[in-house]
Amino acid sequence: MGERVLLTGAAGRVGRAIIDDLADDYEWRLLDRDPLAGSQPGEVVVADITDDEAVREAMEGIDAVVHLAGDPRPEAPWDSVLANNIDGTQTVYEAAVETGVERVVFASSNHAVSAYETDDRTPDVYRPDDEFRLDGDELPRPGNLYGVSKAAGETLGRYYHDAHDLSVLCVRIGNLTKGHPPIDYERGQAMWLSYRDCAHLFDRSLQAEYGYEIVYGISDNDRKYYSLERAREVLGYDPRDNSADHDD
Ligand SMILES: NC(=O)C1=CN([C@@H]2O[C@H](COP(=O)(O)OP(=O)(O)OC[C@H]3O[C@@H](n4cnc5c(N)ncnc54)[C@H](O)[C@@H]3O)[C@@H](O)[C@H]2O)C=CC1
Ligand SMILES: O=C1O[C@H](COP(=O)(O)O)[C@@H](O)[C@H](O)[C@H]1O
Repeated sequence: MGERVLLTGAAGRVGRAIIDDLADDYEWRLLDRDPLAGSQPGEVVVADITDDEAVREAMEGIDAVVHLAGDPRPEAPWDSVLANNIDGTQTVYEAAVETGVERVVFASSNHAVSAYETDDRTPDVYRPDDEFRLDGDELPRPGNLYGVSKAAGETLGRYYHDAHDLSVLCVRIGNLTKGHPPIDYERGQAMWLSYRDCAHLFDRSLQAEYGYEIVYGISDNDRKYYSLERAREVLGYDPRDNSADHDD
């Protein structure tokens, strides 16, 4: 049994991808505002991440946090992303510092930079022979208010790292889809993240040493326009899947 990890948003899709592969590798505490059905590989906490006291309590004795909880909808309205994604994420970082947690892995999103997909770049940018790449050093360029909330979560992480020495990794997750890449959707195929690559990426994010980092979370797709260099270099991420292997 390894480190003690608090996983927020554990009842969701990304949470399941992580837990299903890494159940035995960490001592899990699973937090969600919705009850988790069935037997779970760890203690379950039903709480809202905007509840400071509940979040602080959930972090007692924890070494690392994987923070997934939030509104994942690209079309989510401002009041929801403000409460769940921005306020909730600040609550998580603050509680981490107060309780002595060493690292937070934050689920950011492709939508923090989706406005780089300008009319003159698309659809070519989604195709294998296009050389345009985002590498994580570029400024955020959100395509919607949800993306703004993810850019805010990254910036909050920068602050908590600089001010409190918290290790923070922001993973700009692409498109997590089980079994195969999205069908008839070039953007989704360019940023596909398979379930096993997702689990491996979050495993590496809990093992590697870093201060503050932004990496892209996608499989090794031929179509990619996100660089995987930083994830490989800093985390030792070694993805096994490629959406091109599912082409007809
Ligand atoms: N699934 C994907 O392809 C991508 C996901 N992400 C991010 O990854 C994270 C997880 O996404 P999914 O698993 O797909 O979403 P999901 O909707 O399946 O899971 C999110 C979970 O968070 C919980 N939650 C939401 N607000 C909460 C709050 N205030 N307090 C406590 N729990 C709360 C929900 O009950 C849900 O179980 C999200 O932050 C999302 O923005 C980012 C990019 C792509
Ligand atoms: O951040 C997210 O991104 C993925 C991919 O975005 P899409 O607009 O191409 O579907 C999305 O599926 C996921 O729900 C969201 O949280």
